[in-house]
Amino acid sequence: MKMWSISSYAAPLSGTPLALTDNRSPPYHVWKMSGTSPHPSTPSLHESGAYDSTPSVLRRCASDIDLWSHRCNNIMGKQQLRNWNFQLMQTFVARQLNRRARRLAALIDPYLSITIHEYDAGRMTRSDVFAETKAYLDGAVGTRDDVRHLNAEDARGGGGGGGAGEGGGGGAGSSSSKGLVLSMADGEAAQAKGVVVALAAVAARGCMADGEEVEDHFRGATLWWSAHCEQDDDKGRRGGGGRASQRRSYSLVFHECHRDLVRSAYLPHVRDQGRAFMAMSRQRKLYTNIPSSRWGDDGSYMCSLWTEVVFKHPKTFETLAMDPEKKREIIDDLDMFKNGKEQHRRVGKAWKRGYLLHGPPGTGKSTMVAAMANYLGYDVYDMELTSVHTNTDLRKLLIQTTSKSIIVIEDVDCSSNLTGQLPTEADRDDGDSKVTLSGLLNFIDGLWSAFGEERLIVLTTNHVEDLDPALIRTGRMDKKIEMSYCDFETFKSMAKIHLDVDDHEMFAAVERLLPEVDLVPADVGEHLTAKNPRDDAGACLARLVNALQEAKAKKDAAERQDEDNGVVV
Ligand SMILES: Nc1ncnc2c1ncn2[C@@H]1O[C@H](COP(=O)(O)OP(=O)(O)OP(=O)(O)O)[C@@H](O)[C@H]1O
Repeated sequence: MKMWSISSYAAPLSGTPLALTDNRSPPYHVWKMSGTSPHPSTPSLHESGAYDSTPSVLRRCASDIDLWSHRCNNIMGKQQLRNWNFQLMQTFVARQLNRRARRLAALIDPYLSITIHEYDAGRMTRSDVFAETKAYLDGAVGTRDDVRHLNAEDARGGGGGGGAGEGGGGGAGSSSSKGLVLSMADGEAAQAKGVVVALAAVAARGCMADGEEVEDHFRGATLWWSAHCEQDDDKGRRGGGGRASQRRSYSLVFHECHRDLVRSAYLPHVRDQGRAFMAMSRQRKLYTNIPSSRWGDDGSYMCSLWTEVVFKHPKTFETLAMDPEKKREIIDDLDMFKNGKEQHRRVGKAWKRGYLLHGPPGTGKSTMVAAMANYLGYDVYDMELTSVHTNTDLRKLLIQTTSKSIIVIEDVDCSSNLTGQLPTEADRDDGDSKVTLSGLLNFIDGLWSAFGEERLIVLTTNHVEDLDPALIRTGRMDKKIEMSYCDFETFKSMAKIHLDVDDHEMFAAVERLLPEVDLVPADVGEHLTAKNPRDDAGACLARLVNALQEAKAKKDAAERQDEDNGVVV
């Protein structure tokens, strides 16, 4: 069997380049030869005996080639051939012999193998190809019934950032069986993992374990994957600081006749699918600008200006009550943005968009941000502007945000000195935030704001009239959404969400009273929430109508009072 390892190879679609490199000796130049395996001791299928049909005949064949080449040399040497024609002939004979030997080898052992190592030779970082392959095998192959030995790991929030299952680190890992991720286990360990298999029933998804082999089928070709793991003696290599370190790899075995298919279609397919699985299983993060540090998965120590937790807000556009037409418009806008990479590139615009959400407290501005993040599948960076001291700090924070994210600055009107004036000497000394309007404007659409892509910047405010027009002009804030008091359309969607009713005899009273008072969706939602098990839709609606009548009575009394005081409204 011929074996290659993957380190870099130009995948047609995107991603890290990868190459197929021959781990062994010269006769088997198929794609590109470049040195030896970074981990020569990594077990291969061949070594484990799984496909051990090659050896003695091939070895004999190889030594025959050497012998014949040697003889040619000797014959030519003895006759003292100095003419270059003879050298050409020598090369020709050797090539012919090699070719025949290759054909013979292919007849005897027509299988090729590719090994994908977790860490590329000499690199400290985890290979993207390995992560994508793992995600592919975990997601597409590992869930199948023919995988009998699985590894159980804490789900750890699905591996935000970089990797399915285990990237990202830091997450709020749970040891409950429901939070388990099962993966294809490694060699010896697989024997002891019977108990793990039983957990398959509670796991959301499964992955291959070390030594486990699975068959995959692609465009009529059958391919075999196996997982391997061995302890790494060189613990310090990746700055592990004494942490146990393992060297993992996947082997892919296939018939030689599928070589082109594997190279040009199957491997890109594995990477694409892997990336898709990673995106699906990735748990999103909510960041706040408090500095933090942690150990990364690759053993390195990382400092960040942000602290993260798993983002688990349940609000979606389905449960966000607002005028359906307005909601549709916002969703369409988000769709246009998400699919607008090409459009932004064409017009030479950074792939980002500004949203301004304004309206009284309790009208759902924060809730809208959560719904947007859930809809787009983005991380959320919740920026507390008052704890940012300078414009430079603001820029540093921006640089540490990732793509596919929403950067939110809530209550931007109270966040900082955004009047546009330069800070005074007194300002410089009082230790408060010195972020200026110009600093914030640069943050939103300066040169550095084009860093990263696919990013929304959302500002929320209760007092849009207090904001500097420069901050909210089109181009900075591309879409301005007014979140207002509850109108009848919004009420109807809240009644559907809370009570599951489309119509009710009390709707007429609500329709009559709602325009008369200023009730925010937060209050309406509170009245429509059952307070005890006996509360049905009628009881909740009656409570709301009472609240509306009380609010109307108060408003009327206040107006009468104003009239008595001679206040002109
Ligand atoms: N349109 C809405 N649909 C569903 N729930 C809503 C809506 N608006 C508000 N709520 C509910 O009201 C509560 C307060 O909403 P939220 O915090 O989003 O308001 P806000 O406008 O951001 O307020 P503030 O300006 O005080 O931050 C939340 O629990 C939310 O679920």
